[in-house]
Amino acid sequence: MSLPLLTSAPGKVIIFGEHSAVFNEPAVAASVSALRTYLLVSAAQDPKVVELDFPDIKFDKQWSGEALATIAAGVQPEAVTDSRELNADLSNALESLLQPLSGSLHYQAAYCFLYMYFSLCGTRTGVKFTVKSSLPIGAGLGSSASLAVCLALALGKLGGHLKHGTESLTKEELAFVNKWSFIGEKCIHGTPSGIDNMVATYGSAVLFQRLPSGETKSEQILSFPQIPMVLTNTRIPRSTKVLVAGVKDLIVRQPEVMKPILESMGVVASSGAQILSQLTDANYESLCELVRVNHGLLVALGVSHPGLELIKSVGDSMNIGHTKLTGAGGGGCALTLLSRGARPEEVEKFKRTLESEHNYKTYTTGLGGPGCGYIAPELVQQNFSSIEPLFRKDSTASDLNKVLLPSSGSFQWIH
Ligand SMILES: Nc1ncnc2c1ncn2[C@@H]1O[C@H](COP(=O)(O)OP(=O)(O)O)[C@@H](O)[C@H]1O
Ligand SMILES: C[C@@](O)(CCOP(=O)(O)O)CC(=O)O
Ligand SMILES: [Mg+2]
Repeated sequence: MSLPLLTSAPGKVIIFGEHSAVFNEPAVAASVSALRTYLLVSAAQDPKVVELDFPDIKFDKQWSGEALATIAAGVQPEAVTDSRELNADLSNALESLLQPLSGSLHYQAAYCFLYMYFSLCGTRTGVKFTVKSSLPIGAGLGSSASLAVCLALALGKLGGHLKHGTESLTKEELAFVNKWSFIGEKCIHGTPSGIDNMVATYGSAVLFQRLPSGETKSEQILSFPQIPMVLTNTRIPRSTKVLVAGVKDLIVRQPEVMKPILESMGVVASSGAQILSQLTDANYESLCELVRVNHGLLVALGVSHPGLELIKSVGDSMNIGHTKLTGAGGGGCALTLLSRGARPEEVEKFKRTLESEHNYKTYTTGLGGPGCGYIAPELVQQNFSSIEPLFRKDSTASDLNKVLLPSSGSFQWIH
């Protein structure tokens, strides 16, 4: 596969069922149209290294071909065959490269990359991976899954597992990306449900459920409505891995109490999906009610945060809509489903209050956009001098969107 390669995948908003999704309950999520991750794979200056340049998390790292070959020599070939579980041999072997990064965001990103790189591309060198995202990182909008999907698509092509031409991605190719990005998510946070990588792969909106067998069941919500909502990022940092582990511990301590809560969250999600597929003025209130209930159940799981409760409190006291945290919680983002009667000036006041008094950031983005995709390699090659600067640390989300956003940017994306 010749270089350069450019891939992209969207973030997501979980409308109902975060956390309970990990415990085999149904959940509903939609992709976010204007918040995406982009991966540029180009030739490294030094042909003997593999280089990562992840300016969003201030991470720039090179590994020599010898270091990679040493790892590969210690791993049985079956360690890198595809499976739904992480292979302990490969994970242990990678520890010598990862150990210096432990305790940082860099560790998770590097683990996700290295695991997939060894599995899909072996020890090929002379390649540089640069990632930029218009998504906030670690804020509940699925940046980890969109990174894993961008990598799975690019590495699948680089390693010869996916076609090299310019045709649309086939059903099998999308299934490959979904499967490997799930593995990438495992490296980042241990026990993902798979909903984030599924939405980042396929786009649109889904009702998703992981079954006890490990298989997944999903249904696209084809007529997903543009529900009026404000997404607010508290900018309070948190880690999905830590929050998911905390919920698991709580369930172990209080199984009898937590089981009905998780089941109730599942019922909220399936009822919510049903309403969303046939949303009318008459059932809008029920949707709002489910948003409120889902947030309350997430509070019971211990994953809210005073900073998230503040959004709910401002929204409730202005009577603007119904707020729930979205994603893993503990900080990060909340969604506010606007009441039918909310006037635009009141919505503006709500956003202004959160932004100017609390330094939060609000987003207006459509839901349900396209999933992963790539730009034809010749086009990337021809326009490399205008594309490459977008991947530098000083380029902004709006610079990225202007040129690269599917449908409104300068390039035709292949999905
Ligand atoms: N653009 C990016 N560049 C580098 N690493 C990223 C990027 N986006 C996500 N990551 C990785 O994903 C991790 C955040 O994932 P997570 O805690 O699941 O939060 P979320 O998925 O809600 O954004 C980061 O610590 C980092 O390792
Ligand atoms: C908490 C969870 O439901 C969603 C995590 O999403 P995020 O990483 O916070 O964007 C975990 C999962 O479903 O894998
Ligand atoms: Mg994540």
